[in-house]
Amino acid sequence: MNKVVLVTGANSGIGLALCERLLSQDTEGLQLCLACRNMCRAQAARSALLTSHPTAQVALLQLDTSSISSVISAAQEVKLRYNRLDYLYLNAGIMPNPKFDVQAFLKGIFSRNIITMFATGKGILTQKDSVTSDDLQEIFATNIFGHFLLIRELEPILCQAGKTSQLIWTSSSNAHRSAFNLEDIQHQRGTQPYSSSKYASDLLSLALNTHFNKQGLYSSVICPGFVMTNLTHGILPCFPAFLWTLLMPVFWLIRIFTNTFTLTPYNGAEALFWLFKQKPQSLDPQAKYHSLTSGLGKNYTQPRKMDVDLETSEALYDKLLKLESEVRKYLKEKQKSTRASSHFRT
Ligand SMILES: NC(=O)C1=CN([C@@H]2O[C@H](COP(=O)(O)OP(=O)(O)OC[C@H]3O[C@@H](n4cnc5c(N)ncnc54)[C@H](OP(=O)(O)O)[C@@H]3O)[C@@H](O)[C@H]2O)C=CC1
Ligand SMILES: CC(C)CCC[C@@H](C)[C@H]1CC[C@H]2C3=C(CC[C@]12C)[C@@]1(C)CCC(=O)[C@@H](C)[C@@H]1CC3
Repeated sequence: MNKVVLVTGANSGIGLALCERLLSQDTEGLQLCLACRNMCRAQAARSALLTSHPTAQVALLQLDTSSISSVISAAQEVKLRYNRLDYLYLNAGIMPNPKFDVQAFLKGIFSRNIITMFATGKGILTQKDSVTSDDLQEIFATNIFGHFLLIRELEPILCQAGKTSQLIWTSSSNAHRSAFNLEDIQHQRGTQPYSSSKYASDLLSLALNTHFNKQGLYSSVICPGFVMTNLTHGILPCFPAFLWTLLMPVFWLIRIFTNTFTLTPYNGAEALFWLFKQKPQSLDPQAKYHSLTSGLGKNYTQPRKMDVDLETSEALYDKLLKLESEVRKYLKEKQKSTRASSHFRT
């Protein structure tokens, strides 16, 4: 039986690089499913993968993680198509309207925190969030809640007797406890919704291990390092892509001091790929697995303890369950009112 691997946000950047790496090591034994919101870009990604691996099994799935109805119908589709799911990569993510604090950056360059600043982006980035049509904060809905709902919907094929499955989150070293507030899990009030959402994924992964390990489901988080992708290009919108390319020699130099400058999607996908090859029982639920690249360009994966605790992870898990049940109620009412309005129209 071929293993089924589903990757969210697989049409570009780190997600697409992971798919390429998975197929390079095993073209025949995998059923790869690219879950993307934009089907045109998804088709282009599939064609690129099939060009280098013509015999691979690569399917597409329409999924917008920021939309509740999209997540629910995508999960139904997955359950119809496959009777197993071995790896679920929760990779889709956004950092919209980023604001780069030039003053803090310049101050950071001449401080003792320079390496931390380059490795985590701490203190130099804020974002302006918006609200989805389901009335959720967009970054929270896309990066966390849509994925949580997807896992809940896919439970029957993720937790099967006699086998293990893995959840693998693309988190970030930009995840900070200080950006997260249990009383405001959607980060409606702060200016660091991205950091908050990534810290929430670290907590949620821990809670998922507590609740699902007995049923053979294991969860891990990774940080890809600093990678040149659409997401990072958006940080300095006044900078065209070619200027980022021109800066590459500077970034290679910085890499000598911090191995977190992985820079290419291939390098950034290192920890995602490494986890694919591990026995899930051997992994540390409190560790974040970092993709790292040495000054000489050698890739490796290193676990580092996360700043998370069981009590907060449980509290977040309970809040997500509560939000899930509210959201399901809201969805039912929305469906009822749509049915009623179409009834009056006929
Ligand atoms: N680049 C970096 O330095 C770092 C990235 N990360 C994380 O890595 C992950 C991948 O990002 P990266 O490859 O860098 O950036 P990209 O923008 O290249 O990839 C993000 C992917 O997520 C998809 N996506 C965004 N919103 C949704 C949505 N609502 N529903 C479904 N798919 C969606 C995008 O699709 P579309 O093409 O339609 O926009 C795209 O395929 C993210 O979670 C990011 O936070 C973490 C640390 C560092
Ligand atoms: C133009 C200048 C010469 C260089 C500017 C550098 C900054 C734009 C980057 C330095 C460290 C980078 C970084 C991120 C974004 C871009 C920088 C701030 C992230 C915050 C991107 C998203 C993540 O999840 C983090 C892991 C990245 C950490 C480093």
